[in-house]
This record gives sequence, C-alpha cells and structure tokens, in this order.
Amino acid sequence: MKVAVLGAAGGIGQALSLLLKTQLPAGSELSLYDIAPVTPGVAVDLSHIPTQVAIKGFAGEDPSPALEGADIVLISAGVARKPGMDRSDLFNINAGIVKNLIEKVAVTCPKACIGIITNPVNTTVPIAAEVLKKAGVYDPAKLFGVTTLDVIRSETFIAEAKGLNPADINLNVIGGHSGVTILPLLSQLDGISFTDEEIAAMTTRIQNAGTEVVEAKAGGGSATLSMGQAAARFCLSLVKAAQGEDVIECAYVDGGSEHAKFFAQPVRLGPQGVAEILPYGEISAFEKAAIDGMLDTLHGDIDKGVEFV
Ligand SMILES: NC(=O)C1=CN([C@@H]2O[C@H](COP(=O)(O)OP(=O)(O)OC[C@H]3O[C@@H](n4cnc5c(N)ncnc54)[C@H](O)[C@@H]3O)[C@@H](O)[C@H]2O)C=CC1
Ligand SMILES: O=C([O-])CC(=O)C(=O)O
Repeated sequence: MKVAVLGAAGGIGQALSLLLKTQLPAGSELSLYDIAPVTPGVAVDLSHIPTQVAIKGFAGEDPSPALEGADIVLISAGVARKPGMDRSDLFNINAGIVKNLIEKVAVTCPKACIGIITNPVNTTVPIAAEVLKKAGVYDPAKLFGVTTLDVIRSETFIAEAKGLNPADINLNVIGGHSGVTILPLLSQLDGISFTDEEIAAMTTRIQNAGTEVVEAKAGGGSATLSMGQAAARFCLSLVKAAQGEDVIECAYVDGGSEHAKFFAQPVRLGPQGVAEILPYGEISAFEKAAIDGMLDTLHGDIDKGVEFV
C-alpha cells in the first residue's frame, strides 16, 4: 500500500505524515511531496522513526515522482485561513493548486483513492471531479472530500458536554465542510438527550469550530494537528477497507444524494473506495430545516468548482 501526501511540508502535512509513519501497516510506503524545498528533509527526519513504513520525500514543481504507484493520495497543499476570512476566500489560490495536482494524479496514478483536504472542500472536490472527467479517468467511488474533522470535533464536544468517553460516541455529520453546510445529526445519538437549546448551541459550535481555531491561532493558520489526526483516521480507514475490513466513514462524495451532486454522508468503504452509499437515516425537524437551509450555499459552492475547470 503506497500513500502519497501532497502538501506534506505544511502544518497538516507534517502532522499527518508523522501519524501515518507510525500507524500504517508494516510494508506500506509513504511518499511526501510539497513545493517547499524542506520536504525531502521532512522525510529523512521521519525515516528515523523505527517502523516498517518506507518513506521518501520529493520537492519541486512536479509531483509525478511522488505519485508513481500510489494507492491513496491525500491533498493538503494550499493556503490556510487567517482571522476574518471564510473558507471560500481561499478559492482564488487553492482552486488552481488542486486542479494542477489532480491533473498529475490523473496521468500518474489514475486508479488511486483521492482524499481532498484543501479548502474550500465544498468546491475543490468538484474541481477534482471535473479534471478527472476531462482526463477520462473519473471514478466517483475514489474521490473524497475529507470531512472527518467535523466528525472528531463532534465526538469531542459531545463527550465533553455529557461527561462521556469520546470513543463511545458515533455519529454522522452530513452536508459539506463550511459553516451552515456542516450538519451533525445529534438526534441520532443513542441514549444521549439534548434540550432544543443544547442542540442549537452544539450544532453552531461544531459549525464554527474551524473559526474557533483560526481565531485562537491569531493569524498563525488554521487547524493542523486535529486535522492531521482526522486525515490519518480517514486514510487508515481506507487502508483497512482495502484489506477487507468493513469500515464506515462520513465523507463528501459524488454519491447520488437527493440533495446535491456532492454531499457528505456515511459511506461503507471497500477495496475500490466507496463500496456503498449508506442512508443517513431518520432526522429531526431541526435537521431537516438545516438541510433545506444549507442547499443554496452548497449548490453555489459546487457550481463554482464545476465552472472553474
Ligand atoms: N478539510 C478540512 O477539514 C481542513 C482543511 N484545511 C485546509 O488544508 C489546507 C492546508 O492547511 P495547512 O496545512 O494548515 O497549511 P500550510 O500553509 O501549513 O501548508 C500548506 C502546504 O502546501 C504547500 N503547497 C502550496 N502550494 C503547493 C503546490 N502547488 N504543490 C504542493 N504543495 C503546495 C505549501 O508549501 C505548504 O507546505 C488549507 O487549504 C486549509 O484550509 C485545514 C483544516 C481542516
Ligand atoms: O476552518 C478552516 O479554515 C480550516 C478547516 O477547514 C477546519 O478547521 O475545519
């Protein structure tokens, strides 16, 4: 199993690469790429950790050498938010970065599963889909917007609020990955009850959690360490699924949703990426209204990506 991380010298990329170096199964290969010249050094640094994961770093303009033979490609290349910005403000720079990288993926490892971390995810994933379509290699089962950070934040905040172990909390977060498009399905939590006020406050906290970090870092970037953990969890789920385990994760996919062309929803993972799109189940009136309320934003975000390519 070979995993390529594009943007590997960045805040997310380094944290993610560390977690993968220590957690990928023995015999895996890790390939780090970034335009930053430090990247081969990041790989040398990580190579001193005693695990049976081979690691190589690549820098420069062309990601192709890093992509050769990759089974999974994780993309966190691009710029991050500063206070006062929305994720959509990153479009001007990150859209082109994702487009260029996916063009190389399409040629070098067209059968790889691709996890897009770079924001705005609601738009960069449709960009990736259009590039892959143009190259004639688009497989919707293999393209994911990584929304796992919304899931782990929900697990954390709910456990904190209710005095529970976060490991016991399991929930779907659906929609997209920005503001009102992030919808945790709190009504589905077994044995945990919330008042209407608690539901509203918890939903808002989860939707604004990225901004919470951006403001706390005060101009120094956005979530990197928790995102590294989230992306590692998602990648390891893909690896487990490739090895035959039954794994379910929420991700932003082109999965035939009645709501939007791309929609974050629970998916069963398998050796070829998405094995099955799962229904997100019964929802409350509050959640139904939240879906209705997010759709203009989500459709606009998706259209912007499609039009860009
Ligand atoms: N999906 C999600 O839940 C989350 C997404 N993000 C997004 O992830 C992205 C990365 O965030 P950070 O790692 O904090 O940023 P960072 O600035 O620390 O790292 C980005 C890295 O990308 C590299 N890069 C820029 N252009 C490149 C190119 N053309 N090819 C290869 N590498 C390139 C830079 O050299 C840098 O090392 C941002 O867009 C951010 O908004 C951040 C947190 C959560
Ligand atoms: O908020 C940001 O800009 C980064 C991000 O996507 C998150 O932390 O959820």
